[in-house]
Amino acid sequence: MTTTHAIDVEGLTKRFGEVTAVDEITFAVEPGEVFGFMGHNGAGKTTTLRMLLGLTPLTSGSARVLGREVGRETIEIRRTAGYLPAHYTLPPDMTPRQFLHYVGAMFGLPRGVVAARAEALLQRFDLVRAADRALRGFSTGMTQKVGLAQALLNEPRVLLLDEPTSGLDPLGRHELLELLRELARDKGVTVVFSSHILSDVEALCRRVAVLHRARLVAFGDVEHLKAQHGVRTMDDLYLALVRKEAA
Ligand SMILES: Nc1ncnc2c1ncn2[C@@H]1O[C@H](COP(=O)(O)OP(=O)(O)OP(=O)(O)O)[C@@H](O)[C@H]1O
Repeated sequence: MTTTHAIDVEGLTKRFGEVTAVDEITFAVEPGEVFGFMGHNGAGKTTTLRMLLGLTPLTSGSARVLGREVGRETIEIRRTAGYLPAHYTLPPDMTPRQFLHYVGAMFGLPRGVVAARAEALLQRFDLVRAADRALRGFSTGMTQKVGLAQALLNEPRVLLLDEPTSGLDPLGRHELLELLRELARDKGVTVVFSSHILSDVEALCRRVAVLHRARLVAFGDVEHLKAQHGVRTMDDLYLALVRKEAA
């Protein structure tokens, strides 16, 4: 297995008892790309992202994140990765500013560094006015923004985002997509972005992986996949892939 890819997944499988959540999937993500990870509900996207971070042990197969072996080098991977879970419960009594300081301390970052990064992120996500309000009662979109800020606090080289645009209003969504584009282009951050929202994937990603019922049904360049399946839009590509599997 080569280590020049930012993420390298080979034959990755996860079973929960009788349920096969991820079934021998193989794909790679290049450094500095924004990669789309698509699939229906229950396709296995969250489980895959959680395995990459060592949050769920893998059943078989292997994976590397920036050359570090998943399952064996979890601490090193977490240090260089940012993660936004799909479902996020923030500590209700903390404020966004306190929460970011708490996350920074968990990463072992010096206080001054955390303070500077936290302020920049609060500004970036338009959270300055809410920075000292308790997180209890934050709207879905605001919670999502705090989640994104914590995912960026350690200046990750790899960013794994599980449904990051869900819950954001159109402006928030536009700004997030712009931010991800910028992080990849200007800072070389590798972004894996799971979504059901095909237009977001199409706007941002040149390459995708499509999961369907735990299996990888497509992987590669979107334009190439469209040509291969004789379709012109992302919607049609997705439907063609999923219907082919169902047939
Ligand atoms: N801890 C668990 N125990 C048992 N089954 C699980 C567990 N976690 C996930 N699964 C099952 O694994 C399959 C894949 O789930 P996963 O959450 O990875 O899908 P997903 O593509 O992220 O879906 P969604 O878009 O709905 O979040 C589902 O059938 C799910 O019910």
